[in-house]
Amino acid sequence: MSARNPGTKLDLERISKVRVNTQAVLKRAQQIQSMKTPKKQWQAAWLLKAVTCIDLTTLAGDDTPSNVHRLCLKAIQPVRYDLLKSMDMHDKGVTTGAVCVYPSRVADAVKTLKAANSSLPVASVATGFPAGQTPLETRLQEVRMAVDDGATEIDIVINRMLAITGQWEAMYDEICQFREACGDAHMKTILAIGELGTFTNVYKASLVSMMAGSDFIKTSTGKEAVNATYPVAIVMVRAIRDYFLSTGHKVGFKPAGGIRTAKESLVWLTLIKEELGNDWLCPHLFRLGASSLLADIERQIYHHVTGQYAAYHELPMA
Ligand SMILES: O=C[C@H](O)COP(=O)(O)O
Repeated sequence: MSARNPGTKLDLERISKVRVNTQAVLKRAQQIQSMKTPKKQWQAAWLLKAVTCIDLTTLAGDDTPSNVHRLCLKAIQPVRYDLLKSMDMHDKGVTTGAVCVYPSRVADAVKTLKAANSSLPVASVATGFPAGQTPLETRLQEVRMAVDDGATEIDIVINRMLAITGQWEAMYDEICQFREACGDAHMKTILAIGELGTFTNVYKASLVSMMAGSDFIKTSTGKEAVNATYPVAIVMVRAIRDYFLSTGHKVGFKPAGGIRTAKESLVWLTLIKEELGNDWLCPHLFRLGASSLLADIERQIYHHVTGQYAAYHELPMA
């Protein structure tokens, strides 16, 4: 992870002046989607880059120690060894960016990774994920427990009620408290953009989250009706860029929810490169939150190496 974002004082005047031009955002998102993505070996290299940025996620009611165990092993060796060897990448330490689980499963993930001698970070969702509708003390306690169990990244959800009703000061105060509860763990703040109503609200929520010390801002929980979309990403990364220009602090970006295909991962990398530049194209500042993207990426890499498409059983996924 990159240097912590210390945050700033809440600048309500700046927040009140925010206006987002919807048509311009939609046009830019369309442009990004129609850009040519790399082909052949360059595409394979981009796909491996995408792999290193994945927060390999399982957030299901039926998660158990054994499926978390498998997820961790997949995160450590995300692409089949023989495929990496064909690309001369077998000794380059290709892993996903992190694994992401519910707080109750953090200890299971830490145990597996420790046994495998891996330093891969464990991220935990917290603060009443996905709705955030539990008392503040409960949400804070959840953060502390995940950290105590060994999570080094905490994905908090914002209180959407506060954002929708424009209570930015109260939202800032809550996020500052979450940041304190995280201690040394990096904090990713989930905006749940599908529930914020307008692009202007998304930009305001992004700015307030960064002012409160978020190390990353993240689009969605994956549980809302609308999750990671390119237009909303344009709004969020512009907020990241503006925050960087005014403070010098680089905040990371994590689109999450519904990202399933290798092709989409290439568009996401293009968006980051075009809007934030190469500095952000690394796991310290960019993550893809996804539960089933890796399978398709590995399939495309298999095709690149062998010229054939693999059956799904040939590429075991956690
Ligand atoms: O934070 C990650 C998301 O919950 C994953 O969503 P997904 O299952 O749609 O990939």
